[in-house]
Amino acid sequence: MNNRDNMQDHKFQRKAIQVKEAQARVMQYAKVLGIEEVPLSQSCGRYLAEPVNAPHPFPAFNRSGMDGFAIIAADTQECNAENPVWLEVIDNIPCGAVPSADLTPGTAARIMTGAQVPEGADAVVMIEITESRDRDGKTFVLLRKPQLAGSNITPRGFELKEGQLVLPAGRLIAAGDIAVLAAFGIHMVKVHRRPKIAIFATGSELLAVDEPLQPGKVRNSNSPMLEALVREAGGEAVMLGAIADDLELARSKVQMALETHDLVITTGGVSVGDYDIMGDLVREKTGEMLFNKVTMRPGSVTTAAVRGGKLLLALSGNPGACFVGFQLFARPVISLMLGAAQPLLPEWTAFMGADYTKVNNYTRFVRARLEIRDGSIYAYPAGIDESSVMVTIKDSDCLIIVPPEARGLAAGDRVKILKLPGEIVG
Ligand SMILES: Nc1nc2c(c(=O)[nH]1)N[C@H]1C(S)=C(S)[C@@H](COP(=O)(O)OP(=O)(O)OC[C@H]3O[C@@H](n4cnc5c(N)ncnc54)[C@H](O)[C@@H]3O)O[C@H]1N2
Ligand code: MOO
Ligand SMILES: [Mg+2]
Repeated sequence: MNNRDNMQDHKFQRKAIQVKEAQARVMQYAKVLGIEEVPLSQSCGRYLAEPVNAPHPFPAFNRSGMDGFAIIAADTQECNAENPVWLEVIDNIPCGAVPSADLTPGTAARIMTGAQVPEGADAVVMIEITESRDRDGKTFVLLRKPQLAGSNITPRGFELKEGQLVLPAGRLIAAGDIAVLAAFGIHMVKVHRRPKIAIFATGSELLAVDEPLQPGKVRNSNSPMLEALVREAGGEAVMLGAIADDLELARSKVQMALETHDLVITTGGVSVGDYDIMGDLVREKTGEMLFNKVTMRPGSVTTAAVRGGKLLLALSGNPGACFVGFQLFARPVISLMLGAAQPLLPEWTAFMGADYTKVNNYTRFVRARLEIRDGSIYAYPAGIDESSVMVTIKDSDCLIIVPPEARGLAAGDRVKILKLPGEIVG
């Protein structure tokens, strides 16, 4: 047996590992990145690096919920339509002002929505159900209905008590979180640095997106897709183009990319073909290969290696396999680097919307579309979910997990799905 045959044998003998095990192996090398402070306006979509505890109660004072009069409810208990209670108006409190006097029985304060309720008051009555009278140089407010204590007042600390945990570390900052941060005066937000992720494709058949189509060639659709996926996951994509199927070239490109980035993602050349150079590259003894076969479809040839403590994720060139490989392995790695509390895609239970007859000895991650009907979630497999198919990626908002033992699935069967980020495509 000559040397080339030896190498070939080695190439074909791959030890397939389970998806969960493969995920655990890559996630072990996903270290959370350092903390940076960003202005509040830039923090949406980032992951909070430190928990936020309420620095003061919210609201910070007893707040009026209506434009009207702050009163003492007990003063109104005897009044009725014929016998109104007369309360002397001793203060006028616009929003943003501080009351100048405490209420005592028989008094009231004119107050606007959002203003601080004076001490002594325990209710606010809407302006519309009051009457005003001036007498002896004093102003009175008349009420003809008993009022309940507590009405139209939001007590101090109603929403949050001082010191209460509001936002845990690892939370993806969204609009509601921004409101909380703003309310507490947190104008610079501590988040984890975004990972810089190098992306390049291998394949002598690849054309750049702006090139005219040529015989036997295809446009490189995986790189732009990966760029979008990296951004969606919160990483900073660094596009390193495409290289021909040349081992030397790939070696130096990977080396360079690993030196200056937090993670390197490649697509193509991981199977057993003559030009599958990424597969050859990770078998070289310059680093540790984490796996080069996973018991899943698509993406069974997804490969991962570590060099100098950094991860190289070599995804399949087949577009469907590249997409699924990213979702299962690259996304959790990026999420962990960002300090996300939940790095894995959420797993839901759904009903099959249609039959799925294909069976496999590997777990299948079937691209599918979700529909919510009568409070139940239905997953409809995409027309063609083969590894090589590109066009159904856009029609998918989840991946149905079809276990290897499933002898086909029927409409109505309960299945586990992985919810993909973003809206339901409908
Ligand atoms: N003899 C065997 N052949 C194959 C096996 C096997 O076990 N034995 N596995 C098959 C499976 S499964 C898959 S998946 C593919 C994996 O292929 P590679 O990851 O090595 O990818 P390539 O060979 O580079 O390309 C495959 C396919 O995808 C197209 N491609 C590649 N890169 C891009 C890109 N950036 N944008 C768009 N399209 C791309 C490429 O033109 C090919 O058509 O191997 C099977 N073969
Ligand atoms: O490895 Mo392929 O993507 O399983 O079909
Ligand atoms: Mg190949």
